[in-house]
Amino acid sequence: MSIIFFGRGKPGRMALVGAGFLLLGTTLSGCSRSNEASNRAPVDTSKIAGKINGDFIVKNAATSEEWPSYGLDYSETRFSKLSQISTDNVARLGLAWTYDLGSTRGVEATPLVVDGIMYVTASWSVVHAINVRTGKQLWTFDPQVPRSAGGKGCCDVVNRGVAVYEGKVFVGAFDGRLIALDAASGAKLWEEDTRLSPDSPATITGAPRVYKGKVIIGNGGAELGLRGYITAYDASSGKKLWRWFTVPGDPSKPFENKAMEAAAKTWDPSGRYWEAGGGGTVWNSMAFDPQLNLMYIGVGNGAPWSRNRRSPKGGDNLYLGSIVALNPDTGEYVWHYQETPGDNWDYTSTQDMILADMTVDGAPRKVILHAPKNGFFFVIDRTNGKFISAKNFVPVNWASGYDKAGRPIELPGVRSATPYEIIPGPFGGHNWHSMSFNPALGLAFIPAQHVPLSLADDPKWKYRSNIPGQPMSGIGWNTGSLLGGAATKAKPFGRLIAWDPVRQKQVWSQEQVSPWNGGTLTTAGNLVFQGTADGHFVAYDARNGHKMWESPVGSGVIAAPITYQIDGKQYVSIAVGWGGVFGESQRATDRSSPGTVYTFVIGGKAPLPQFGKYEQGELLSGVPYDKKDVAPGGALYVSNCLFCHGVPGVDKGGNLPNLGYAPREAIANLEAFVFEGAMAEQGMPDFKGKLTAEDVKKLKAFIQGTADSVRGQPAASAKPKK
Ligand SMILES: O=C(O)c1cc(C(=O)O)c2c(n1)C(=O)C(=O)c1cc(C(=O)O)[nH]c1-2
Ligand SMILES: [Ca+2]
Repeated sequence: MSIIFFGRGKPGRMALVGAGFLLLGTTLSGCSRSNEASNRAPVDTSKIAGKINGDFIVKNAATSEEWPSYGLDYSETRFSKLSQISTDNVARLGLAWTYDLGSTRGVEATPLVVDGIMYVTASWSVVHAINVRTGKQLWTFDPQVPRSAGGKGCCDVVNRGVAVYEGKVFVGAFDGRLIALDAASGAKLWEEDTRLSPDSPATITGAPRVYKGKVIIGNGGAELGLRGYITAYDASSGKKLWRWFTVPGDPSKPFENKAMEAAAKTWDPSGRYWEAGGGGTVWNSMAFDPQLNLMYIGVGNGAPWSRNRRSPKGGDNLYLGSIVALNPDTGEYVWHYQETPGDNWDYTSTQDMILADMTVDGAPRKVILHAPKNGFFFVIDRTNGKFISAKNFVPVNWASGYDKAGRPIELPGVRSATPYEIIPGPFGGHNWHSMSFNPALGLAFIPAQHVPLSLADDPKWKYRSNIPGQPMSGIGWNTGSLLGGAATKAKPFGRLIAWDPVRQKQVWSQEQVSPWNGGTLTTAGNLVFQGTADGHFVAYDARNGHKMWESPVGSGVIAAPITYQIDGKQYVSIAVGWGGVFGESQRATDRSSPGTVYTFVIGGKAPLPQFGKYEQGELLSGVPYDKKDVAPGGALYVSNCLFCHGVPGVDKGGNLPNLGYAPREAIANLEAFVFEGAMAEQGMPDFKGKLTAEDVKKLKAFIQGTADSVRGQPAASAKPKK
């Protein structure tokens, strides 16, 4: 895989928004399949999900019969007590049914299953309710997210799933709306805009949680200049109950609360951090301890990424890169622990948190287990936020470890204007792909990875400066960092790691074909389930990592599997659909199918659906260009196209096409895509008023020129030398 290219621009990590595959030559066969009316099945809907409340979620944790909330239980363990499927019989696992989600972008949802109905989301926040006994559709709800919202997300038009509570289903739409649906019919009950203003860069990709009758949701958008916050709404009426900002706003205005006043002391106002939002979005993780009456949130990275730009005199920049405990009744701050002081590398702490009770140094402790992007595994006391231990679970080069007080010992040179290889890179040693924790074995299962990338602080950055060469600045990104200016030495990897949090030690690991593998599920049957980037769904022996079973699926997998029991039978389901920030421009399998839910059962005999095949076009040729336009075209490409489309002719294309393999007519007529474009309905931004016809001419030159230089060399050396 190639993430980096050199020479002509300042390239970088692959991400973002929409564009079209069909017109651009990479055909995705089979994507027009959809759920027909005949697919629907009658169900007694009178009592669906009415019983789901806090007591039920706590009680269900003792049996794991249903899967009523995102991480299975309030502790988000993803440890199922079901053991009918075990290491003894998992080899006989077979397909029960598949269900076509009718989507072509990333599918990140953890499905919920209650009362025999599965609630799962596809890309563009579309909700599907499926009768689990038959695999047939009960209803769907499409929030009709305007496709122009695609350009506001950093990382594909994804959704990680719904919450269910007292007969309602809650979904966060990508455009920032929080929507309540009737669980039986899918009818909309209420809708609230979680954004502070219509021009806000806030999106929603995460799954809401419901604690004590409150639907709680954060937003994505730090890359585009958001000030992070989290909001609670009344589950029955949608009334806003509280909102907690994660970073301080303009210090000339009154602070919202004491926590903001304290945080402001750790920011340097000479950087006018509030103008670029400051960041700290709560775009993924939450957990809840009903006994302590504390909820925990994982807080994201800085906006801009570069601390030198955001807070020039330094400072920890609270509460970036932190776990924060809040009172769920009021949204009041209780404590915080900062994992990455003064974040500089997109090191979010938004990775899933798991609450566990364990004996550490002979004493029982109530802890949070956490493996954030920064590559260290944390054990934190969840009663008071005190640091217990941290140890790196992947190679890291930004800190040598943590001192006794829980502060990282930062290494020199990791905040400089000279490009340096940062490990982990901004994709993280672990991203949002859910970790699970098996308390019976005392092991956490981490979908770990490395995606090589170099960073450099960008002294020329200003808020919303759209400058060629500044990554994605053409559509509003504000990293303050330049990417890819130095050769990277570390190899990319994907690795499933079994980690002992008490000893802070790896117990076993499995190497995978590529980074960007799915979340994990572990069970009392001594199993770990995980989907892989190369399109397999796999079961391992949780004790030693031996592969026990696998099935091919229609594309790479990024979401996490679930398990549940109905009519006395245990099922395992997984929502499959390649994408997310890495999967927009990269791939590890040629299989490419629409989003599909797969459900497995012992002795299942259903045939696998026909898989689609991603057809790579020919390397682009014959688009006329002027050589002198290639270099300026490269800088424009970096600031407008790179994170979605990857490096032309070098990357392979993910759920969005690589332009170096597009048909000649498409690139020759690039204007038709860039301005009020042919792919607008797929979510591609409109560059009218942002790029000129002359700019597009340069982009064509860069795309064709790069394809030509790739053709001149064997594939492996397509990465230019320094
Ligand atoms: O800072 C943010 O607001 C924010 C939001 C999101 C998101 O909402 O998906 C991601 C990230 N950051 C991010 O850094 C990241 O690596 C990432 C990966 C993904 C994904 O869905 O594949 N989302 C996000
Ligand atoms: Ca981010």
